[in-house]
Order: sequence, then C-alpha cells, then structure tokens
Amino acid sequence: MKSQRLLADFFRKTWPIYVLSLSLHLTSNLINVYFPRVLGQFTDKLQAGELTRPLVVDYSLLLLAIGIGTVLFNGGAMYLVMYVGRKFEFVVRGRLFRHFTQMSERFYAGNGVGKLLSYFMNDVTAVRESISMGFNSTANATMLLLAAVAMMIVGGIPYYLIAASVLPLLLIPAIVVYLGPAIRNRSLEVQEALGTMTETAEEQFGGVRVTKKFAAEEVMEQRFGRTVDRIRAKQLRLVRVSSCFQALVPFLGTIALIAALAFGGYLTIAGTITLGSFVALTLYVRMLMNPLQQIGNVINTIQRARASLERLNELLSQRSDIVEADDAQAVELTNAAIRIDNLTFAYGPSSHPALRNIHLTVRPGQTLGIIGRTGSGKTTLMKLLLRTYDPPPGTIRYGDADVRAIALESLRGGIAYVPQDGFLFSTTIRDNIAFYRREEPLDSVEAAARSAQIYDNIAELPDRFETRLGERGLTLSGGQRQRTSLARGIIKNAPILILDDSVSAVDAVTEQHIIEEIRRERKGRTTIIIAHRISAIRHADMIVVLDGGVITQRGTHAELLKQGGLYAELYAIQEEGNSHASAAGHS
Ligand SMILES: Nc1ncnc2c1ncn2[C@@H]1O[C@H](COP(=O)(O)OP(=O)(O)OP(=O)(O)O)[C@@H](O)[C@H]1O
Repeated sequence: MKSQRLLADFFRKTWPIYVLSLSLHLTSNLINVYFPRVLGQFTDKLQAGELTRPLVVDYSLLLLAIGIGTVLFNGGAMYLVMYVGRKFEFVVRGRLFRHFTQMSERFYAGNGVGKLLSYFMNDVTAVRESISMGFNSTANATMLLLAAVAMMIVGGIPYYLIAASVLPLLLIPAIVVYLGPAIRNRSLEVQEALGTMTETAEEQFGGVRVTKKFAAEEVMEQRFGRTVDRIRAKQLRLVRVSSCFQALVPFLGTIALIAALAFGGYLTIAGTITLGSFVALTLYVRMLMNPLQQIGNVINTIQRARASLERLNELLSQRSDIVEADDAQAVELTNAAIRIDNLTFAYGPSSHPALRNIHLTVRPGQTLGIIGRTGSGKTTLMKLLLRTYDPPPGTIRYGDADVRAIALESLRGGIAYVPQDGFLFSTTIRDNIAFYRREEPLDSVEAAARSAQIYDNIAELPDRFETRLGERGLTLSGGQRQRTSLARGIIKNAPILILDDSVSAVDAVTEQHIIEEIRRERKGRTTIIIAHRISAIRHADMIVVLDGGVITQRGTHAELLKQGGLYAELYAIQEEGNSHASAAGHS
C-alpha cells in the first residue's frame, strides 16, 4: 500500500529492535500476571487458616520481586522503542529536508513555508508517537491479555468463566474497525487545517512590520481568528467520534468486570472455584482494563498518524518538474554564447505567456542590458536561463548545448545570479558573502565587499565581517542588504554574472560606483544587467527593451536613443528627474 512506504523503509532496518522490545513486553507481562495468582493463593491460605507470619513475609517479598521484575522489563521494552522513535524523527526530517532541496521553484511557489513546516513538525511527530508510544501500549496490552488468559487457564479458572469475563473486552477491535475510518478522515482534515494555520501564522509573523505600519492589527487578528475557528470546527468533529470511541472502551471494561463479579461470584458460592480463584479473576479483569483503555487512545493516535503518514508519503512521492537528463553534460560557460531562439513561455497552461517569441544572442564576453516596465518578463527570462523553470526544448542554448541537456550543477555553478531581494541568512556577514564557497579567505570576501560598495558599512559594524545578522538579515538596511547580496554574486567570480535589478535600492552615486567596478572587473566576461534606471545599463554592448513579454527594441544606448520609443521616453523622464534634482541641489 502506497501509504506504508516511509514506515516500511524504517521497519526494514529497525525490526530487530521491535522484536526485542516485544519479547521484553512479553517477559514483563508474564511476570506481572503472577501478581493476581499469588494474591489468589494468599487468599486461599488465609481462608484455610494456614497463613503464618513467615508466610506473609514470603508472599510480600514475592510480590515485591514480581513488581521489580515487571518494571525492569517493561522499562527496557519501552526505552528501546522510544529510542528508535526519536531516530525515526531524525531520519525522516533529514529525508524531508533532502527532498525539499531537490524540489523546484514551482513547488515552492505552490506550497507556503508554513505548510512545509507543518509536515516537518506536526506530521512527523504524529507518526513518531504512534510507532513509539502507540507500539508500546499496544504491545503491552496484547501481551498482558495473552499472559493473563494463559495464567487464568493454568490457575484452573474454567474456560467458560474466562470467556465470559474477557469477551466484552475483545469487542474493542470491532469498534476500531467501525469508527477508525471516520477518525482517520477527520484527523486528515485537522492536520490540513493545522498546516494552513502554520502557514498563516508564518506569513503574519513575517509581515508583522507591514501590519503595524498600516495599523492593521485588527484586520489581521480577524483573519487569523477565522483560520483558528476553522480548525476548531474540524477538531470538534474529530473530538465527537474519538470521545465516543474513548468512552465505549472503558464501558466494555466495566461490563467485563460485572460479568466476572456476577458469574465468578455465583461459581464461588456454588463451590466450583475457590475464593482465591475468584479474587485472581477479578484482579485480572481489573488489570486488563487500563491497558485496554489506553488502546483506545492509541487507536486514535494511530489513526491520526496514518493521516499524517499519507501526507508525508504523498509529499515524498512528488517529483521536481526540473529533472536533469540522464545524459546531462557539464558545459564550460566561459566561451559559450547564450542563444535564445523563438522562446515563448507561460507559467501555467491557462496563464498568459510571460515571454513571447524571444530571439536573442549574447556573445561570450558581452554585456547585455535589459530594461522594461515592471511585469514585462525580465526576471522570467533569467529564471529560464538558470533553468529554475523549464523553457521549451531547443529555445535556450549555451554554446551548442540545450539548457535542458546541461548538468544542473555545471549550469548554476557557472552563473552568478544576484536577485533584487537577495536573502541573507542568520549567520555572519562573511558567511553570507562567501555563501558559495565557505573556505574563501577573508581577503577575497573584503575585496568583493569593496566592489559592491558595502565594505565601509561592514567595517563600522561591531564585529566587522564576523557580525551575525539577525533574522533575515534585519540588522542591515534594504540597500545594505542588496549590496551584501551583490558581493555574494561578485565573489563567485562566475563565467556569467546576472544582476537582476540588484542595485535598485542604492542611491544613484553608489550605483555608478558599483557599475564602474563591475565593468572593470567583468571586462571580457559575459554580464547581464537588468535595471529600471538607464544609468545602470547605458554602457552595455547591447540593450534590449522588454514590453509585455516581447522584445520591442534592441541596440546600443546611442542607437536606442535615435530610435525613439519606450527607451528614449524613459531616458527623457529620468534625465528630467536628474536635472530637477541637481537644480534643487544648486538652489
Ligand atoms: N511564479 C509565477 N507564477 C505565475 N506567474 C508569474 C510567476 N512569476 C511571475 N509571473 C508573471 O509573469 C509576468 C512577468 O513577471 P517577471 O517577474 O518576469 O517581470 P519583471 O519584468 O521581472 O518585473 P519587475 O521589474 O517588477 O521585477 C508577470 O505578469 C508576473 O505576474
């Protein structure tokens, strides 16, 4: 069955531990069931007037030995399974993490961080609980039942009396079969709702600064309240069946005890069994009640875990849409021209194409500038160059190799991509810059920071390059973050550098310094610069203007100015802005 794979893999490795634990549970219960028997014998001796003081001491010591034996074996059995349960958590979380790292951007666009966290936390824990705590309770109750029945037979209690007292308890599995599916389905709904709640919470914590600046706390609270309400409704649905189940189990225990008392009492009066046997019988039934009642909880846990396991297996069976070809080749990008032929691309079957009929060649060593209105497809084109989304076959080539035939590591290792909102990790600035190669010496890290015009800012920080960034790099301003991320791209020193609006958050003067630095360092190496400001791309060997997913203009800065159109329009607006600014500066 599909939903058993994750566990099957786990049990294939750990089954000896489970077998050992099961035998310890059996041993512990075999010892434990002597307790009623010894008490029964004690009662018979008492009734016959044969009890002496030394005998009382002997019986007490015997009961003590039984207690200690039971506890030791039971403890060992539980420890083993709890131990492997924790191991399961560790192994599965590692496997999930590996799986997540293999998934493509499309997967992350469709699954929020909160949902993924919920898999990581709630689902893994639910499964772990059932294979550790759940196993222990089930094994303990089953072994106790078997051992108790065996001991009652050995102790001479008639079969029909045993059957009458124990049979009500055996109705428990029947209820499980009857109510189990309902519990499982409702648990699945609860788990999914919990996933949505984690997702919402993650988003709200992430956006708390925006919420506060807009004084929108109340709106957000209401929105979160609705999510919580939905969970409550689903949890209540679950609670209704599971409490019905949990209440039925002890009720069956009570019926079993009444049967033992009534029928056993009658047989004792009739002299068919001794008083000792009667005492032992009632103790056995009482002894079985708690573990069997616990099974009620366990079954709930197991049903919940099955729902979680299904979610986990379903997740693990999803494959990335970006798959490396079996015969994928490593390609040296240094002397490779980038050729884009008749590229049309849409994110989904029903969405509008984000790019249409793109024809473009970037010769090795050239600098390409891309400009265009927001949403015109600039970033999409870069995603396709990096193959974070798959372009149609034959539309993007590096040298002669189709991008889809290139080994992913070779492709992405050969391109340094600097996005607009470079994510910084909660570690030192040095680690953030030398992200691609942690062993990079401090000198190179400093040089990259200088090129990105962030060195002076870092030098002022308390621990300079060893300063740890707070969550998401919040100790830096937007522009500083962007430049740190730029330094990360520069230090990679890759054959192709892509700056995707990477200097948008810095002032015009700093931008000029950065661009000059990049032009000097990247001389003779392929560089693509996407920008909204013409000043960032005017020196490029070729500039293309994207509009609505189509290349509407191409040429050098001078050629494009002559052509008129959007480029000249943007230039005029930006120049006018600049002259206003400098006039204001002079006045
Ligand atoms: N993951 C996605 N799924 C679906 N549509 C997307 C996705 N990413 C971008 N789009 C759409 O594709 C179009 C082009 O977006 P793209 O990010 O390439 O624009 P851009 O030119 O880089 O814009 P900007 O200058 O604002 O960064 C937009 O209409 C956008 O809504």
